Amino acid sequence: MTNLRIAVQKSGRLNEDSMNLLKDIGISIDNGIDQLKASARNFPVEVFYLRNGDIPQYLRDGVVDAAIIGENVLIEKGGDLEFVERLGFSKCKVSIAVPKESNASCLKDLNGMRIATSYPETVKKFLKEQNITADLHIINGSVEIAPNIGLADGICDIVSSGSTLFKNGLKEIEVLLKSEAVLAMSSKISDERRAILKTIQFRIQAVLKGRESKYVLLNAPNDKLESILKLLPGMRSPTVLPLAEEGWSSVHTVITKNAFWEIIDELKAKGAEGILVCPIEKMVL
Ligand SMILES: Nc1ncnc2c1ncn2[C@@H]1O[C@H](COP(=O)(O)OP(=O)(O)OP(=O)(O)O)[C@@H](O)[C@H]1O
Ligand SMILES: O=P(O)(O)OC[C@H]1O[C@H](OP(=O)(O)OP(=O)(O)O)[C@H](O)[C@@H]1O
Ligand SMILES: [Mg+2]
Repeated sequence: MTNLRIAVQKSGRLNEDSMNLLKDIGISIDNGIDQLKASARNFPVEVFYLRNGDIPQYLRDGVVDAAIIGENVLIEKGGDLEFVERLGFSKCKVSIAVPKESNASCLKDLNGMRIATSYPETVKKFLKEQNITADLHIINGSVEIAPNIGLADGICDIVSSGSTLFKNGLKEIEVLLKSEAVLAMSSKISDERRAILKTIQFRIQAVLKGRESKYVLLNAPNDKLESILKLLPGMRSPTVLPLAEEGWSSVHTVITKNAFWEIIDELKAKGAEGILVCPIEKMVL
């Protein structure tokens, strides 16, 4: 039987969320992380545990058919590769930063500077587009320390909370790109494996929709029902059921996580009571 060969990061920031996503879409992996390759018990999939940075080449060579990878790495090392789905985790930016006390505060100030980075292709492309000439120092880790040890005048690296920049006395002056984990696909994938990937993609979409939504139940006095319903979107429209107590209804609906907090005060003010907000595991529209 044909299996889809999917790469995930062996260890690091993407590993846990990637494995959880596979679990949430109903794929049970037989073996642990100690092995570099594992099969699923209940789905035609083989998981390859690889370095994030090596995955673009494996995709290009068609050694793996698909991968969960940081979009930033795909841009840096796989400009020619496609991704089929954003996955909503490992969100970060790739930014240029300089020491806090540096006079540089905008792009043109980077002219002639030494910039340390692990993302040379991304930086080169960006600087070329901006017509800026700088001297790149390629290093593989601890990039933020480079200005402090006199290796560079600025850096280009991943920024998430900004605490690494802060701890190293750096300020962000330009965001080159925003990134998150993505599901990428090899252009050499066979039709048969593409069909398996489509099933995975469908399941992922259902899980991601569920993660960003909440199931809301509330009780409403019938005379306030109309104004309460106006506040509530639903997959089609909210469900309204009579309560055992005369004059009251139970309203059920699905809304996005953030939208709930925006309308909660208004719901209460309009007379909604007993409001329950529940997680949704999967959602198929
Ligand atoms: N601080 C962060 N916050 C959010 N996402 C991040 C952060 N740092 C890295 N990432 C994302 O996670 C990916 C993996 O980062 P990680 O540091 O685990 O691996 P790596 O050292 O870049 O890769 P490799 O697997 O090749 O060793 C990055 O490419 C980026 O997309
Ligand atoms: O803005 P922050 O929330 O501080 O995150 C940014 C830091 O996170 C990553 O490093 P990581 O911890 O993955 O270490 P690494 O350099 O060993 O990959 C990245 O390379 C930055 O240094
Ligand atoms: Mg890292």
